[in-house]
Amino acid sequence: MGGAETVRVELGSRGYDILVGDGLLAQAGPLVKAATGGRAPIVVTDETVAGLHLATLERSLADAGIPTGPAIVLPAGEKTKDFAHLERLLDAILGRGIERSAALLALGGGVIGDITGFAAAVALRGIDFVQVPTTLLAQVDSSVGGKTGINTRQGKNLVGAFHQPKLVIADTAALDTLPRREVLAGYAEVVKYGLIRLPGFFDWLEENGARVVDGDGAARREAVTVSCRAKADIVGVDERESGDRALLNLGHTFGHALEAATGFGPRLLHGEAVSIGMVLAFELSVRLGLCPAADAARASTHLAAVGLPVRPTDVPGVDWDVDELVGHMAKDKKVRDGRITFILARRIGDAFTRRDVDSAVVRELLVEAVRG
Ligand SMILES: NC(=O)c1ccc[n+]([C@@H]2O[C@H](COP(=O)([O-])OP(=O)(O)OC[C@H]3O[C@@H](n4cnc5c(N)ncnc54)[C@H](O)[C@@H]3O)[C@@H](O)[C@H]2O)c1
Ligand SMILES: O=C(O)C(=O)C[C@@H](O)[C@H](O)[C@H](O)COP(=O)(O)O
Ligand SMILES: [Zn+2]
Repeated sequence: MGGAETVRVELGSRGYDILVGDGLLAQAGPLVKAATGGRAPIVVTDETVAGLHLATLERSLADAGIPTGPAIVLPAGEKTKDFAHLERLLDAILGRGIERSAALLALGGGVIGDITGFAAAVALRGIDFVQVPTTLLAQVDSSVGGKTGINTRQGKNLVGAFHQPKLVIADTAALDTLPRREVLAGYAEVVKYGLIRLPGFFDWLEENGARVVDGDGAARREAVTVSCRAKADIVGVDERESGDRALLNLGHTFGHALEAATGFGPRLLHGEAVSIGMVLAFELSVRLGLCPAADAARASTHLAAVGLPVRPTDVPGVDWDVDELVGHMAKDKKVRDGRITFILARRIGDAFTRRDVDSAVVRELLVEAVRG
């Protein structure tokens, strides 16, 4: 592809390419056709993205000789990632009389990617799907790696499956229409790669982060490509999170609890929760004597400088309940023998997992954090 970067996720027969570049939506047709073995996919999107980018994609698919039927359009936002919408989605897919050779195409952010990927994992016990992410968060993180699923009353992403896409097409120009708050939420996951294992990338973000969030084309492409490479490297060696993949969860044990406590609503976006969660994870590392306070301060300062929330008290109108947060954290998928696995840091760019964290220290940290 002229002008596009290709990042390979090396997973043997389940391996796939991630294409990153401006204008790829209009060139998606032949790429999707090759990935689906010549079949027209069923496109799943949300109401906002349908109005902005669906026509471009559909035109490209039709020009490639794979005209699609009507897209399945779900409501926008995190609340769509639930059982009710999954049922509605599966009903719509199965209602088209599909065979096992069918493929889905997720056009949208992480919500559409996660629920569509899960529908693909379970429809007829597994059909193919392609990811066409349109948020920064989805381009740098959720479209890659095959974690699919939904939220439940019990918590975040508690029902799901590992199911890898056949192809990821990240059109960075599609981010031009993304509201700034959503850009920032995605940027938190970009910073995550620097914090867990790429200190040089974190340095670069301190210099260039403002360009990334302001939509500078070259900076944005670089941030998406480096992030995808980092995630592809980790997923390629630990697809099912038995080891290093857990590092991608930096900030998520706290973050998912904050999201659950706010009802998965628009008050706190996933990326915003991750930003606060990463700062709490660094502060926990400092309290445990594992990380210099200066590194925690540097991480927090950068996230706050671009405009992300870094404390629970930065979220307006929430009366945080520490018992409730601790209860949500106890349901984290990384709990083993009743102990939460925390992702901590020795310094910026050097994260590790730890299971023997004293719960009293965690509680004390949260009590102080929600007080402000
Ligand atoms: N599977 C994974 O590995 C993984 C990784 C990270 C996050 N996630 C999940 O991803 C979800 C968050 O994804 P998200 O932040 O993309 O949220 P999202 O899918 O809700 O999208 C955010 C908002 O942006 C709108 N939007 C999408 N593309 C747009 C565009 N180009 N222009 C204008 N508006 C656009 C959407 O309609 C929505 O309102 C969470 O559920 C999170 O748990 C999953
Ligand atoms: O891909 C991964 O692995 C991640 O942890 C990426 C996270 O950014 C993402 O939010 C993921 O969905 C969290 O996974 P979970 O297993 O904690 O639900
Ligand atoms: Zn995340």
